[in-house]
Amino acid sequence: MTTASTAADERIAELRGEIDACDAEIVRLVQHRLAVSQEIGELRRATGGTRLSLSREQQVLARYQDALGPDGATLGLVLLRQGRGRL
Ligand SMILES: C=C(O[C@@H]1C=C(C(=O)O)C=C[C@H]1O)C(=O)O
Repeated sequence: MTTASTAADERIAELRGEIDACDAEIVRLVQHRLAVSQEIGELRRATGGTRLSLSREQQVLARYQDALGPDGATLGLVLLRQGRGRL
């Protein structure tokens, strides 16, 4: 193996460690988001409100789309779906 490829391999291993840390943080945030979303849903239901707020969902999706483009909107939809459970 050349010195250059050894250095590249070491850097890749280091960067993969960063990706692993990002993924762990993303999972933690998704779980936290779900718990918050469910608590809001319970509060709304307990006070006679609707289970979902479509206007709020549009705001959330627009934020993901603005920040990340079409894939952001897809990501936002996945997160919203996770909080909805069975409809
Ligand atoms: C969490 C809420 O309830 C639901 C879940 C949402 C979400 O996960 O972002 C958004 C709107 C609602 O359909 C809310 O109204 O904010």
